[in-house]
Amino acid sequence: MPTLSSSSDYRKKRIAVLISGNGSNLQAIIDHQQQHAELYEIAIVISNRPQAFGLKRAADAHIEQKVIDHTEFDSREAFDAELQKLIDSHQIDLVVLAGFMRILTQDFTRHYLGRMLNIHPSLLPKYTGLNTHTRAIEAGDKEHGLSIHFVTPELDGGPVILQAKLEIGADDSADSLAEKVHRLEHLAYPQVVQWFVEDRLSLKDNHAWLDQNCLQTPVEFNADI
Ligand SMILES: Nc1nc2c(c(=O)[nH]1)N[C@@H](CN(C=O)c1ccc(C(=O)N[C@@H](CCC(=O)O)C(=O)O)cc1)CN2
Ligand SMILES: NCC(=O)N[C@@H]1O[C@H](COP(=O)([O-])[O-])[C@@H](O)[C@H]1O
Repeated sequence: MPTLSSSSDYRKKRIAVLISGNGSNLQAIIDHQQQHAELYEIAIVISNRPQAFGLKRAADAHIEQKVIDHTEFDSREAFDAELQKLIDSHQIDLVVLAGFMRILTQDFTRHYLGRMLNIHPSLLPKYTGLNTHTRAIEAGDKEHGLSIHFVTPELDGGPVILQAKLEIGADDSADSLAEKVHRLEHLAYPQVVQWFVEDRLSLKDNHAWLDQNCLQTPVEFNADI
């Protein structure tokens, strides 16, 4: 429980969860929040895809949900600007990317630097990007897993907070491996969210890292959306 200097100082943390698909990580966080309602609330769930099943998960949990469809915007910057406007209208303390499948612009990631998390299905820095399970199997790796990290302009390059590992079985397929990783994700992500809302997690010690990696080395993105 966070320490209180006075009862008026404490405000329950508010998080936004961004999704693009099934939302099983969102569900794990919903289930965790319902057991820790004194710590935080999920103020909004946002999807860039209208058909994301995670939207139903949010509705069933009586959480506000909204679609901002990236295909309706002329540029990545315009999409991100709309996303930021919606998030900032909800007094959000933490942005949680949970299977959110859009590369975010430099301005957007800098705006939320130190208060935006992502979960990635590999042992970073191995296999940034997509199709990580297939790549690990094809490389003949014996172990795989997940990484939870702060989001920075560099895709999947932010400071890693937690990693969880598992063995790749000889008969594992990309689907069976994804299932194993999902089970670990659903344990790990709520724990990291709890550390953040309890003020036990910050980028404060990484100023040098931030100066070197974020504020001086702009990362160019493919402007096509
Ligand atoms: N600037 C950053 N943006 C995002 C980060 C990040 O660390 N920095 N994390 C990703 C999450 N992610 C992997 O964990 C990821 C998501 C999406 C893509 C990608 O190639 N997206 C394509 C579209 C793919 C699709 O729509 O199916 C794209 O945006 O053009 C790579 C990695 C979230 N964003
Ligand atoms: N590059 C981002 C990425 O691949 N994220 C991965 O998408 C899945 C979303 O599942 P979910 O929608 O069931 O939470 C998760 O396995 C997550 O690690």
